[in-house]
Amino acid sequence: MGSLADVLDGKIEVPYEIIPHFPRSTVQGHAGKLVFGYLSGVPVVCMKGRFHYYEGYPLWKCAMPVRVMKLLGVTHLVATNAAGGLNPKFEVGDIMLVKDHINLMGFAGNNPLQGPNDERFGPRFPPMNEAYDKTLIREAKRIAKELGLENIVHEGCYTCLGGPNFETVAELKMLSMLGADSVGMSTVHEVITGRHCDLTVMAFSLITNKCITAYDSNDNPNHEEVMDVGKMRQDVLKLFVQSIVKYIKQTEDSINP
Ligand SMILES: O=P(O)(O)O[C@@H]1C[C@H](O)[C@@H](CO)O1
Ligand SMILES: Nc1nc2[nH]cnc2c(=O)[nH]1
Repeated sequence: MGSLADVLDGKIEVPYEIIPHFPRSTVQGHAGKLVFGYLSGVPVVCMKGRFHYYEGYPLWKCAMPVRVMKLLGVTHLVATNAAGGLNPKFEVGDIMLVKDHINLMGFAGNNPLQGPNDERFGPRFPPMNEAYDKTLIREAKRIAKELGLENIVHEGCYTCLGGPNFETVAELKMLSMLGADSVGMSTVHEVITGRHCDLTVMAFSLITNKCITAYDSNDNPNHEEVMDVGKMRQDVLKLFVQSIVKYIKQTEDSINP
């Protein structure tokens, strides 16, 4: 067992504390390390623990590791998250490939690209209508089928709220009307930052709980359940990401032999 970062070959772990100006992880279950190594022979860097707005960091700082990755030579970003399943067809433990997002915090003018634009990373006004790479979504669906995961892998729209509280029933009803299929507290600002600096991006949600949209429910979402489902699905997620990374490497090699 162990997370994806734990099974890299030739692993080098760098605690966030020793990286100058890097934020610190404050969330239970987020170790706070950048882990370098090889996944099926492909050089990768994994974040063991990410930064959230609710920890008190501004969005640009939450997403700063993406720029660090860009400067390290990373070309593809695979962002994963734990999320509540708003689409009633989703079950706990399912995977949702993100085909689009709703940047709710952006509606209120809060964006990781706010402030002076650093043209060395990307343009002032980046498009976001093709944020999630269509080829990677298509291939991820093919891979899911090959791995026998087609019944648990879906496609949908993710939305990020600031957190840390889970949503009210009325909020969830509203998000559902807006077209969101999963709800979380991360990823959107990382994806915006990644697309701004021209990374190829894919993302998926692990559905860790069903969103509660009925007032007569006695269930409560909680972080322990989120972490438990994450652990339960660890091996499947590892296999899935490993296969996607292998596919990316094969296509890159065929373009630049
Ligand atoms: O870091 P992610 O977005 O995967 O984690 C979600 C959002 C909160 O950090 C946590 C709530 O349990 O899960
Ligand atoms: N906002 C939000 N984040 C989550 N992370 C895991 N589950 C949930 C959820 O239901 N809502």
